[in-house]
Amino acid sequence: MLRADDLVFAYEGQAPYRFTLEASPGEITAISGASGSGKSTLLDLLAGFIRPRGGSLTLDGVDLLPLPPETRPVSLLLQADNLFEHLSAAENAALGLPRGTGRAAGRARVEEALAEVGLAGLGPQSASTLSGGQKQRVALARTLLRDRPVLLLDEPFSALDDETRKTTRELVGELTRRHGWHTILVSHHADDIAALANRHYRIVEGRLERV
Ligand SMILES: Nc1ncnc2c1ncn2[C@@H]1O[C@H](COP(=O)(O)OP(=O)(O)OP(=O)(O)O)[C@@H](O)[C@H]1O
Repeated sequence: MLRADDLVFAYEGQAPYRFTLEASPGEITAISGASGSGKSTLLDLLAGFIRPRGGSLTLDGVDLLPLPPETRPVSLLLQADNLFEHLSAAENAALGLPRGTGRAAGRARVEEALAEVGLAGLGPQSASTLSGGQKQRVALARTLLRDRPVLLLDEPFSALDDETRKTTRELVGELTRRHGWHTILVSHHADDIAALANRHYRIVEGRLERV
């Protein structure tokens, strides 16, 4: 279980946010809220890009707050621009491999991950030639290889057309269940939340309210 307990954060001169939430493994926890309500701020706190001035954040009882972003058990997927355009799909996915993975083993694991996200055989293709949906799938393959139990998604389907959006979100649901990820989905699309969320919080006046 991922637990944030009264995580307090304030930008200078602004009222503080106080975030309390629980996210279970294999489940999607949706976060909604008006523009400017603090959704990205919450993700930044969970990822470790900003530091709270109080409260706790634990995963299965382990304190995450001392960990810098690069060693937190957390992956982040944004709306777009998740890939290096000058690299191939396989090279982008391979960035998720643990350091020290041998070349042959790495290649096999990348192929496996690309197949799992429905992109078997697309490895050599340049990222710049992939569709928006394919790019998000490559980013998910990299997340698979990184194998971190918390996945933060910031409006990951917003740049996709309706059909691609449906299949991509189904994939996120499947991967979350299969790999036991604690997936936190920031979205202001009610249909994404209705289709995917096991739990839903809305940010109202700096606090998370269970919907
Ligand atoms: N670095 C910063 N310094 C000062 N204020 C900030 C900073 N970043 C964000 N804010 C302010 O904090 C509030 C919350 O911003 P945040 O980006 O978390 O909201 P959001 O819910 O993600 O918005 P949106 O849906 O528009 O992306 C806003 O009022 C924003 O202007």
